[in-house]
Amino acid sequence: MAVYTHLSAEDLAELIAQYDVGRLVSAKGIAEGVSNSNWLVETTGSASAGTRFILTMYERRIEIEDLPFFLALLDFLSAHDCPVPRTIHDRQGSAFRTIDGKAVALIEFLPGVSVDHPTAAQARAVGVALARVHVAARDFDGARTNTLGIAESRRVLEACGEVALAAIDPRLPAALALAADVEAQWPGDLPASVIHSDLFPDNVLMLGADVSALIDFYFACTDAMAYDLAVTHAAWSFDKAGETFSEDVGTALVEGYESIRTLSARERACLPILAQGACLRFVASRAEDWIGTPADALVTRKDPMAFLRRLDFYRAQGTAAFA
Ligand SMILES: Nc1ncnc2c1ncn2[C@@H]1O[C@H](COP(=O)(O)OP(=O)(O)O)[C@@H](O)[C@H]1O
Ligand SMILES: N[C@@H](CCOP(=O)(O)O)C(=O)O
Repeated sequence: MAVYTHLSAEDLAELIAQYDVGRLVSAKGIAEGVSNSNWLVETTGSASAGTRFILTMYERRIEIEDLPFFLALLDFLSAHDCPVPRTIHDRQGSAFRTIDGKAVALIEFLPGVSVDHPTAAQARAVGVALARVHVAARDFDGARTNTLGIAESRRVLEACGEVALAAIDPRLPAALALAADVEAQWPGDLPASVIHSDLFPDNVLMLGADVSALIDFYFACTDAMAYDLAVTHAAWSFDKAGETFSEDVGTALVEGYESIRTLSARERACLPILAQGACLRFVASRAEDWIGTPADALVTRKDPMAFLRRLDFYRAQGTAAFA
């Protein structure tokens, strides 16, 4: 589920009246997602904005000070031919408003569905879309530090502690030493741009083998482009549990990416360590969430072991994982 806050019909109508999008017709809570509350909103429409929108209320993990960066990025990428929804600005020109102290934004609705079992053709299209974002975002004048980099992942795992990690799974404390090892090898000088950094299948909407939208840019930050490719490789090329690797999917993703932006020899050589760092980022945030979320909470906890298994794979395979 992902509607954490109740908004009455009156609240919604009053909010929608602040935008030039016609009158509210309906608003339905969206079940998918874990971080924010989302509604699919329909209005009577206006010539410039259409009739369907996503209303997002920012609930967790997002600092309000970062919202102008995230929302301006959506507008920039959308204006630069990337499949990214633009934000709808209110009558005063603001990209977001607040209701009872919580920030909300109205975002263009784009069609498409998230796939659970990606094909190679779909992965290729995602690689193309990711590279387009990287190339376009080089001209975006905003910047944001990656607050979930390798050093922070190590700190998060240390803060969880060996005992709590072992209570999730006896193999999980091994991530502590792995994080220190990966941090020691981390390349600090790779070509950077603004990156998505969480491009999982549930953050891509597809129509067949075409990407119709990249969504959920709320971890976007300035970092190495090859790291973003490694995150996407780890997210797309395995089954959810991280037990089975789909070589054809991984290869197609990298090929799609390189059809737009060629990786340098150094970026290619760094992919195995970048992928291990990517895995540790999700091991760490999932372990932290697991410990902080009661077992009977409405939100489904994500298994950190699914990314420790992927990490083992990348360590064992080295560059062969990206052949
Ligand atoms: N611009 C959009 N167009 C169409 N559907 C969207 C759009 N943005 C979000 N959604 C829908 O809302 C769901 C949750 O959005 P998401 O941003 O991933 O939430 P969360 O940040 O909570 O994970 C998505 O899975 C998708 O179904
Ligand atoms: N993709 C991350 C979790 C981030 O959640 P999102 O719903 O905001 O994309 C993971 O799988 O751990």
